[in-house]
Amino acid sequence: MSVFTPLERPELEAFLAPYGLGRLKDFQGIAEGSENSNFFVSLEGGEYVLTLVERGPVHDLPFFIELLDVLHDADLPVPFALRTGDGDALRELAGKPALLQPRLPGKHVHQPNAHHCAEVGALLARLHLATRDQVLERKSDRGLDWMLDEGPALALQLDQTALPLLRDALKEIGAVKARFLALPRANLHADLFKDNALFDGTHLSGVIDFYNACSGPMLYDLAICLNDWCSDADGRLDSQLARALLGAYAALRPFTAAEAELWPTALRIACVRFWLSRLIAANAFAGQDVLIHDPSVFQRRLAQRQKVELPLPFAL
Ligand SMILES: Nc1ncnc2c1ncn2[C@@H]1O[C@H](COP(=O)(O)OP(=O)(O)O)[C@@H](O)[C@H]1O
Ligand SMILES: N[C@@H](CCOP(=O)(O)O)C(=O)O
Repeated sequence: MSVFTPLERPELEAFLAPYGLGRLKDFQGIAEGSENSNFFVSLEGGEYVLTLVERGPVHDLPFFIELLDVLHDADLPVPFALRTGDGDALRELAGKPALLQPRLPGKHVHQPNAHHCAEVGALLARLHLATRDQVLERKSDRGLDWMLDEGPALALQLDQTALPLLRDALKEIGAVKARFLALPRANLHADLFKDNALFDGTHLSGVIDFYNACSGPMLYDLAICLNDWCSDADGRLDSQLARALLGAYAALRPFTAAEAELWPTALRIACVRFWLSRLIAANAFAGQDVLIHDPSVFQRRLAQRQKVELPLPFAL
């Protein structure tokens, strides 16, 4: 299970007191998640999630806090950092940066249908619309430069089928980088997978885990999202799910001609990003009691994205 820092009741009670949310009733480590330690915290004043930030760009925590405030103000169903009576959002517990956020209702959906995908597409468009006029700048630490830096060495551990697939994709990224980064920009969730969305029935009730959020091309965020929500076990795109997601997104934010042209490339880049990060995690956490996602899932998806028969709904 992925709780890296266990907590004792007295230290948690002392941490929670300045929020003024009443007595601690119960708390429990959350097994899902792979980056941070998360706890469900039940207080007299309501239900919350406590996150101890274990790794990643700690100096960027003020960015995440500000972005979630913007999205919360735009009425998106996202968590946001609660403030203590003194106005502190970012605090420390057990030697780790710590945030207390409202617990959002709902459950993860493992087998999405077209309705779920449409909800996710619309939410992503709203996220982009809420930020594109005043983008909060943050370069992704897993962006195109990172792929070009890390990819060649990781390719060396691959077999003869996987190696050319990754090598060709890296070549494409190098060639297209400037055009891709010039696409219309906003803030991106950059990790809107099924395990980062909560549904109350068929209603999308929460989007969580913004620790990959950054600024960048909106199309890339869409590709990341669609690759996870609309792929079958062989990595093929399910056209019914994909059309639902794209249609709902495009109804709120129509695509540009440049986006329509780079769509197949965006889908491939989004595969490379998670293939590489999963290979790195599999190497780093091998044999440990940490949730490791299978890298080969993205090898299969990339193989299936060599030819993309799903154009963006783009009106000339
Ligand atoms: N604000 C929240 N409301 C409800 N559940 C949450 C919230 N934040 C996290 N969770 C639960 O905790 C799990 C792990 O959170 P996540 O942010 O994905 O962790 P990690 O950063 O370690 O990947 C999620 O799958 C979800 O079930
Ligand atoms: N959703 C991702 C995990 C998050 O990416 P990371 O680069 O922050 O580890 C996946 O399923 O691989």
